[in-house]
Amino acid sequence: CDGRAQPVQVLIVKDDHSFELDEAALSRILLSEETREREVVAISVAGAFRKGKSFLLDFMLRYMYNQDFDDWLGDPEEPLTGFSWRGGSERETTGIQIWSEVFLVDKADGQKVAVLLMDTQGTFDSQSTLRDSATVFALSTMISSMQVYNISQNVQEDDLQHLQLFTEYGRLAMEETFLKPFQSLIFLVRDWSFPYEFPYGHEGGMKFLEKRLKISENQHEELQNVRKHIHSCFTNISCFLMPHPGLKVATNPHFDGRLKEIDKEFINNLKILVPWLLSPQNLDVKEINGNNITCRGLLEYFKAYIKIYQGEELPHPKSMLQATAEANNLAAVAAAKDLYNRKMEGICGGDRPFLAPNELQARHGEIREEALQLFKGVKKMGGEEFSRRYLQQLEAEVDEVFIQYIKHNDSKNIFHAARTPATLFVVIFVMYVIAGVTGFVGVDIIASVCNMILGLALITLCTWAYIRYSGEYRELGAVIDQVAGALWDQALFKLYSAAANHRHLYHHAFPRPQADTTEEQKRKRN
Ligand SMILES: Nc1nc2c(ncn2[C@@H]2O[C@H](COP(=O)(O)OP(=O)(O)OP(=O)(O)O)[C@@H](O)[C@H]2O)c(=O)[nH]1
Ligand SMILES: [Mg+2]
Repeated sequence: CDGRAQPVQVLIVKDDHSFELDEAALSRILLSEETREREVVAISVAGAFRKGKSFLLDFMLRYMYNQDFDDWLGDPEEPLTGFSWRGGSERETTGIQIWSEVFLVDKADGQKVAVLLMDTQGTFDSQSTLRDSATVFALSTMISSMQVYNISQNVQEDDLQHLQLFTEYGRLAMEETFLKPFQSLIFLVRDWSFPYEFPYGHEGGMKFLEKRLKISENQHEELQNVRKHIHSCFTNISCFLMPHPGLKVATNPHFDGRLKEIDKEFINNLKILVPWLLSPQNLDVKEINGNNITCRGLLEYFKAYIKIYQGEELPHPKSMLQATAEANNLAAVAAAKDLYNRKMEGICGGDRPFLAPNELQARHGEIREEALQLFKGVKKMGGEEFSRRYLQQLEAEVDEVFIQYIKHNDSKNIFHAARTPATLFVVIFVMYVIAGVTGFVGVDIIASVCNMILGLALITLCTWAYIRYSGEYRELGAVIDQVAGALWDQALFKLYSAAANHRHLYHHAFPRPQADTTEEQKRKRN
């Protein structure tokens, strides 16, 4: 390798699980004089952590540096360097790293393209949330033109499901297009141990993958959907079956990557795999919306995409259990709310007559309890603790709906409806009388004021009637109702307190004939 070239951390995943793009570092790579206007080929390796991604990328680097030589793999004694790789069970690579040197390669048509190698943080390590893993995977898929999906031993259904989840998370952040959003996907199966069924290499791989990704009529919908999704996301899908590199590579802590200690079979297939991926005729230039992208363009896209993942508008991807538990609980909330609404509708719905408020309250209590019981009775994943939040949500929603029912019920009360016109009539009447009396006595100024108020009240009454009849200017109607209501409450309150203060006068004027009638009158008044 060139002594100065090295992996450069461009995407940083911080301890608080936020993401940061090192724009300066990325610009230094992408905006150099000889690369910035070149069309770019971006190759990324992604997949679960600790599966030899960085190790493989270092062989890709050797090929890029020694393309012109037949034995590009180099000296059998030379340790493997480049992207940092190591043995052990803890993760190594974090975020996204790009090789600082961009390789210029002549395509067959004489065009020089810029080749970028990208190493990514392995998914599902124990320090990352699902969102971290999904974001790194999605970003690397969006930025690259060739995504090597590095998986171990076999193509399992969960590998496909995770690919579906991550690519969907990527597609969510991109503009909707009629084209497939991503380009080449290469399933790279490491430690393939069934060469007698499907031989190592890309031909065996293609046959194997064809079988795995086949969609057939009698397949369950769930299996079909995953496969359809993957087909709909990538223009090219291929597969390579790679043998196990030998126990020294896998288990020896002092292994430093020298070829001498790697199984012959692995090396032979490496000699096929790497040129198959990287020889000039196989390089795919990065396209977005059907346009070829230059290094400069790629930088802009990178910046735009990372902003979306830094923002809050994307939903958080959830684990299977969490998503299922949420769906279960939400369905139970919906069923319970439905029961409550149906029963309340039967008691005080649109076509039911006015119901006494305390009766309504009592029925609400019963039906609410019934709905809560229904919720508690439904089997849900996620446990009691998880479900409590949804129970609270249900209670809050039911209580909110109940307030609507109270209002609806009140509006059916004939006196409620008549309150505004009654108040206005009273005002008109009182003003009329006062105007008459004061006019007669000769206090003209008060008479004119009263007449004016009378006129205003009359106009208000007509306006109110029109609004009620036509349904227009409802805000104005609401204001009139409010003022009239306040007046009504005030007047009633005054009348009531006046009556209470002057009870003795009342008794004086109408002496009680019998004890129990007075009792009754008293009750009525209260
Ligand atoms: N079984 C097996 N082990 C491999 C293979 N390739 C590399 N290894 C070993 O796997 C270990 C991890 O290699 P890395 O390249 O650091 O793995 P990685 O996928 O980049 O790991 P993270 O960066 O933590 O995600 C090393 O000990 C390698 O020697 C392979 O094809 N099969
Ligand atoms: Mg790595």
